[in-house]
Amino acid sequence: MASPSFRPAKAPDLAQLSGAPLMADTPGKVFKTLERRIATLTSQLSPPPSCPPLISPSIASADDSYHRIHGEVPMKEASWGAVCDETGKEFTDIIYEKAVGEGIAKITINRPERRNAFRPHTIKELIRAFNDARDDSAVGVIILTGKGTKAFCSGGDQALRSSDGYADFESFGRLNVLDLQVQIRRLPKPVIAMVAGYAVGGGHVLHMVCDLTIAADNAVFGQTGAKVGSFDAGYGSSIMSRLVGPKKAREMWFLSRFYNAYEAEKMGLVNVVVPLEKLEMETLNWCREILRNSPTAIRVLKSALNAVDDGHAGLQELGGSATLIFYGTEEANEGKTAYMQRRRPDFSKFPRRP
Ligand SMILES: CC(C)(COP(=O)(O)OP(=O)(O)OC[C@H]1O[C@@H](n2cnc3c(N)ncnc32)[C@H](O)[C@@H]1OP(=O)(O)O)[C@@H](O)C(=O)NCCC(=O)NCCSC(=O)c1cc(O)c2ccccc2c1O
Repeated sequence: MASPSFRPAKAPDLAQLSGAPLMADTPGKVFKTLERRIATLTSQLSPPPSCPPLISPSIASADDSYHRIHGEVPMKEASWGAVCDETGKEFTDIIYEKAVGEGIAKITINRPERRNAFRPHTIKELIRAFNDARDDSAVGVIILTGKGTKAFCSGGDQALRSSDGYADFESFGRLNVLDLQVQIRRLPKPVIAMVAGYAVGGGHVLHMVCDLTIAADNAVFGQTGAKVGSFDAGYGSSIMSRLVGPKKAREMWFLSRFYNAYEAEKMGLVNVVVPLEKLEMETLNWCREILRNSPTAIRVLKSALNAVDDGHAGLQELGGSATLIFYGTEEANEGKTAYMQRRRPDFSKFPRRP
């Protein structure tokens, strides 16, 4: 038997490439035909995989008046100060910090030995920290992350799953992560998921309900429900379908596959992918850019972007922002003052705008 030998694949000849016999044509015509067909073929090839983006896209330094005025945000580490709970006790399942001198709060799920799986107590602490960040008028943006580089969050702690939810220190189960999801959705400040490692199961839903997601290049995303006998038929399904489209959402839930950071970016699940070592710096950069902008514009935009999907609750959130702004006007004040002075209000001087 002849020994197998390596034979390079035969390159297609020009006639095959152009799809027509070339001999009869003039060289100029052949060249033009080839040029056109190569251009068509090239345009059909998928683009090369995108490199991990540098911190801040290059357009951020464009030489125009917009960029001269607004400039770039300073690239520096944050100095974090730990925050205790409202009774002065240390949190056990989370770390809650605020950046000194900046309007950034960072909430970290701190159960790395369980890939940051949450138990009811973890969720109770998260809810308290998010409430504090909401109420603190110095805070303009909140980062949600997981301790370490292996996981953002691996969902509910399966060791604590019982027939009526997750139970830790109580004799009954809870699904209180659903309350946290609603809280993040309605919180009138941007919440950014900073994801390294696994964001799976209920952890994946948590990053999806955040306003933005910055992913490290080691991030892994997916739903596990169909494999572990669980499902999130609320935001976990509806928000996902909005983010990635109904077909991909079905794929994610029915097959329960995992996706790497670049696949997730392509699907619209994350805003940007950065090298792991630049994850916090990039996230801080996004926070600082947001903090330079109008807090009221951002508040109204967040509720407006959610309103159409959130039905009455969404309209209520958006309407609440409108009332909040209206209370600051002379027109609204005239109504209140007239009531307090027991007189009929005079709204005649206020314009009825077109
Ligand atoms: C996340 C993993 C893919 C990581 O795999 P890896 O090999 O890196 O690590 P290990 O598997 O060895 O994990 C290390 C250590 O952590 C423990 N652990 C990890 N995740 C969990 C978890 N979710 N619960 C409990 N323990 C966890 C693991 O047992 C190891 O411990 P050792 O003692 O053995 O060292 C992989 O860990 C993995 O697949 N994890 C499970 C992911 C998962 O299925 N999550 C639950 C989905 S269901 C859910 O989250 C959920 C929660 C809710 O509250 C809901 C509410 C309402 C509706 C739906 C809900 C819902 O679906």
